[in-house]
Amino acid sequence: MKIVVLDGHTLNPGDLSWRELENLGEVIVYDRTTFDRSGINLILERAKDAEVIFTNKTPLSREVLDLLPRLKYIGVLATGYNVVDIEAAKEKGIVVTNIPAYGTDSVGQMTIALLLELCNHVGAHSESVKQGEWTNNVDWCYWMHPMIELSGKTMGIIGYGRIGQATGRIAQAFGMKVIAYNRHPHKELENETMKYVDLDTLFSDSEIISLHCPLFDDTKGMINKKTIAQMKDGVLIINTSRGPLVVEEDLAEALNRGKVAGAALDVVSTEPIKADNPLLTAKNCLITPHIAWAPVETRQRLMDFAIDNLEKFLAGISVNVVTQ
Ligand SMILES: NC(=O)c1ccc[n+]([C@@H]2O[C@H](COP(=O)([O-])OP(=O)(O)OC[C@H]3O[C@@H](n4cnc5c(N)ncnc54)[C@H](O)[C@@H]3O)[C@@H](O)[C@H]2O)c1
Repeated sequence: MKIVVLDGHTLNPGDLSWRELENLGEVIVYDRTTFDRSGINLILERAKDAEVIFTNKTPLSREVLDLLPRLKYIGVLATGYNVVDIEAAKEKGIVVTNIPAYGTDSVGQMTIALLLELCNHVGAHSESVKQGEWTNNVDWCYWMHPMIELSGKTMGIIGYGRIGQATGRIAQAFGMKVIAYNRHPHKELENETMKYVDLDTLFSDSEIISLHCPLFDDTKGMINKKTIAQMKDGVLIINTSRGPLVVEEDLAEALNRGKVAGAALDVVSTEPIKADNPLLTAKNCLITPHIAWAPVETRQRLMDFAIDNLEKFLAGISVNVVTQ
């Protein structure tokens, strides 16, 4: 059986192992060039005769699937599977699987890391010390950039699913009160320091707002001029979910006039970020390159789940199948 990994590079740039995948067949692993070029001819040349394909970002359109008659299984190396034409795969009897949850704790951890950086400025203070300043650097002294104590603060979490809850658990351990908005509240999760509220209350009562809901038509642009006006002065905003949840011009404007005291974003509307994105020059805005999911353990887990999914498929067991 020929198994082709079209673009495993993002998960495994070379530091990890595909473990027992080679026990399942002849394995060919390509790097990111299949995705970077994504020409149909290149995909077909690389996937020729494959019965199994793994893809992370390389698109598998109807046109491509039409030309791969031996293909039986596509393992998407991600949660979202819009890279595959699912209807075309269904018609051809090709089974497609995804990986629903692999980095819940990692993204929760990154959310808190971003929050701590906004509150304690560890990186900037360390840099200042290395440049010969102890506490006299006017740019990075603790009275010009006050540190913020989190204990006792209220964190509003929008989208209280897997990652929202993981973040909420850490926040409560830090002594914060959590208020959450979820489309369908699970009241059994409430306790003394975690309560569901409506969205207006979340906006008006939170000192920190963290976004963890998916990007849908009704969540796109939910952080905008109007909702920012509802928030407390000096609110902190964190987004590790999806960039388009935020109207970036409105957030940049609110940061520059101090209404929002700080923002930390692992995701932006267009990735990689465009040079004219107003958040690049906005005051007190941290931006990381969509890496919340990328700790070593998380990437290895993702690869292991991908292999598990294939093993189950070969054993006739349907797990994480999105073509049913
Ligand atoms: N930065 C990263 O590396 C990274 C990695 C993984 C996931 N993510 C993002 O994190 C998001 C959350 O992932 P998850 O695993 O927690 O998903 P999840 O499905 O477990 O949780 C999402 C929650 O949002 C709720 N929701 C849906 N629509 C809503 C709405 N309109 N308003 C409020 N809540 C709504 C759902 O009911 C659900 O409880 C994903 O959508 C993804 O965009 C980012």
